[in-house]
Amino acid sequence: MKLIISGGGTGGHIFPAVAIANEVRRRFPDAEILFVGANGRMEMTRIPEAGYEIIGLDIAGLQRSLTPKNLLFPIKVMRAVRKAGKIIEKFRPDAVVGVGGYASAPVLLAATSRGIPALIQEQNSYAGLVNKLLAKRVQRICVAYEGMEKFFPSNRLTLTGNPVRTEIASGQRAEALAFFGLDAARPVLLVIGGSLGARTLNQATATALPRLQEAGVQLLWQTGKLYFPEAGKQAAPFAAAGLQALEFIRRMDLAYAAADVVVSRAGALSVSELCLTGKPSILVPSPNVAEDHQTKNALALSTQDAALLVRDAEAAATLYDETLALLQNPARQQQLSTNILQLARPQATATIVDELLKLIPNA
Ligand SMILES: CC(=O)N[C@H]1[C@@H](OP(=O)(O)OP(=O)(O)OC[C@H]2O[C@@H](n3ccc(=O)[nH]c3=O)[C@H](O)[C@@H]2O)O[C@H](CO)[C@@H](O)[C@@H]1O
Repeated sequence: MKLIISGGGTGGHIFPAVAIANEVRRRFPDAEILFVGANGRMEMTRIPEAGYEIIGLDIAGLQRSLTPKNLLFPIKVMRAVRKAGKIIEKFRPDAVVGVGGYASAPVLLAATSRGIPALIQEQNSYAGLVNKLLAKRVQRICVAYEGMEKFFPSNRLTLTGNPVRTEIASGQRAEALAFFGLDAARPVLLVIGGSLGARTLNQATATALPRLQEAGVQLLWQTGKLYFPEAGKQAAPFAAAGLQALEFIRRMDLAYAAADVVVSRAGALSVSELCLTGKPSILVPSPNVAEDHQTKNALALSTQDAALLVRDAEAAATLYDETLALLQNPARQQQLSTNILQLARPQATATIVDELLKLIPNA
């Protein structure tokens, strides 16, 4: 069994791809799995860390402003499709999976034009550009939200939920506290700004450090690469009190296991992981994403009383009042935890791989 998985750009595309690969490998230990990503993007380091080989294409998105770089765009796409074609002819996959992001377009184009079956996994409640453009060429589109018929041909859709890495929900609290050097007697707050970090969350968190220290709260503050130099300095005086800034968390399983309460952006995978781990959560959707889809992700939970929602514009004023109130209210934490667990889709990865195998007659 030979599989190519393509796409990336952010963690929200990369980690579902890893979850699918892990499930294929669990079922077919001899499966050969090759990733194709975009040079310079996060997948080029995260995929090898997850134990898989990746080849990079020179491809980037169109710039939104008028720039000479855009003139080269069609040439770059054509080159990338040609390189993807060569990769496919050499590797000869039985099927191709696209998880969205720049690199998935040339790979899906090259694969489908050679008659190789293809599946798209769409993480969000709106369709990404690449997925929308290529939907008619692929056999199956696995989605995480209802109502995706408005973007995709309904006869090819399967509602599966998002694939989450299996280890995410299996972290043990004692190991987690030891791993991060935290004290079991005091509450732990986890702040995650999505795979790239979030300016609003970082600013609000930096301002709240003295309040958190005073309340005896310990903090795992994932800042993102861009913001870490500043955030690291801001957090340093609070290290002895158990408040720590982290650029990127490799052991998200342990970060979730350590946390009593989570403050997070509402990226699709973060939301799916919070559902699976049952964490009492406060979601602060990014306002800078297409179609405001993070707000839709967050509303799907907050309207069920499965998470609290704080708007980005209000975060500076209210986020840490809400967070400290929740940290001090175990009954409310329990209620949110019970409700969010109801929304988990633990079978998502298995269902996606079932769908994929239907495309490969002799698998
Ligand atoms: C700004 C932006 O474009 N965000 C999009 C991006 O989000 P983003 O890349 O932030 O993705 P998500 O919130 O969906 O998922 C983040 C993933 O990264 C992992 N993680 C995160 C931080 C860390 O330190 N370590 C770590 O491993 C999480 O466990 C999770 O698996 O893709 C999502 C899925 O298409 C979209 O819904 C988001 O709107």
